Amino acid sequence: MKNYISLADIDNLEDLISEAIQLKKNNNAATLGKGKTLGMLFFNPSLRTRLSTEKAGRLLGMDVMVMNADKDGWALEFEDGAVMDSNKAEHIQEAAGVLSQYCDIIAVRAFPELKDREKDEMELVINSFKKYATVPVVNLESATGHPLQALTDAITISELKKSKNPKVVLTWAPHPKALPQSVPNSFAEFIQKTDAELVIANPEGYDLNPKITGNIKIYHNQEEALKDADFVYVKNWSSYENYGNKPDVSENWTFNGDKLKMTNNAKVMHCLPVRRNVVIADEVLDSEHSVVLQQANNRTFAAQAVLKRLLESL
Ligand SMILES: NCCC[C@H](NC(=O)CCC(=O)O)C(=O)O
Ligand SMILES: NC(=O)OP(=O)(O)O
Repeated sequence: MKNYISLADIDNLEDLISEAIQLKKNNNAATLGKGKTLGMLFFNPSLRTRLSTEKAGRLLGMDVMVMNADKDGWALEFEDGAVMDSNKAEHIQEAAGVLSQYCDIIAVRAFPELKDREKDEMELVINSFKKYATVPVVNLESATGHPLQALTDAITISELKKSKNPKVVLTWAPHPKALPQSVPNSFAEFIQKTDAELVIANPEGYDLNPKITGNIKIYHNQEEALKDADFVYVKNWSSYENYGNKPDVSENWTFNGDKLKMTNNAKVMHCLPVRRNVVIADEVLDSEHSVVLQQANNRTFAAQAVLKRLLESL
């Protein structure tokens, strides 16, 4: 594996899932990462991604450096040929070149601005790191994807499924803020690659990028979609069509106990952080149906499997 920026960087998803499950069962102190440094740059907040990826690096014997790049670093210019006479002090060309000398793997989190769809879809931050770094680059959630989360979610479904082809429902839920489409995008991409039967439920106006959802059945009626669900993945996202906005929704899409009753005794998933009683009701999060903590735990092993593959191909 040369980079971990999107699903396209994975040769065989099933093998990577198995590797992560194996690492979870038998986590012997590894020497593969000894003398190697992982550098992580965060342009946005994080709890799980930051700590689970750091833990994964350490479990592989790596040294880990973390920087809140938005607060502590120089403001970066990403445009080639820019005349840098305003507030941006450093060009990505130097920044990535310097970091490549300090680090053997560079990992970056950079959310979308949700203002200009074309600009977000260019993935300027992560792609500029890829362009100018001379070491592998890992996506810790970018403008359009969160592939470490999606790998984790595929691992969790693989651990918990009771049949070969479980029904998985990705459902939209309300949120006070306009959030990225990164998590549902990657979830849809990854789960489509597995044996699960994936459907999506979201209000009108909230359909995800059709290039990503492809042939997945999209319901605008949540109750209809939830029928026979073995897994329900709850997540808010802002509109793709009316880009970055939050068109009004009249029905109640909060995932609560009544909605849970419509499923096949489903396991309930969320990437976290979750707004209790807005996205998912307490009665669901506090029930045995919720697997959100198991998901968060699996972040470590997903990251470890990915870092291991990258170290192996250095
Ligand atoms: N990394 C997991 C989710 C990150 C982000 N959520 C958030 O920003 C929630 C913030 C809040 O609830 O205020 C998202 O949806 O992509
Ligand atoms: N799920 C997830 O990526 O969490 P953080 O935003 O806390 O890293």
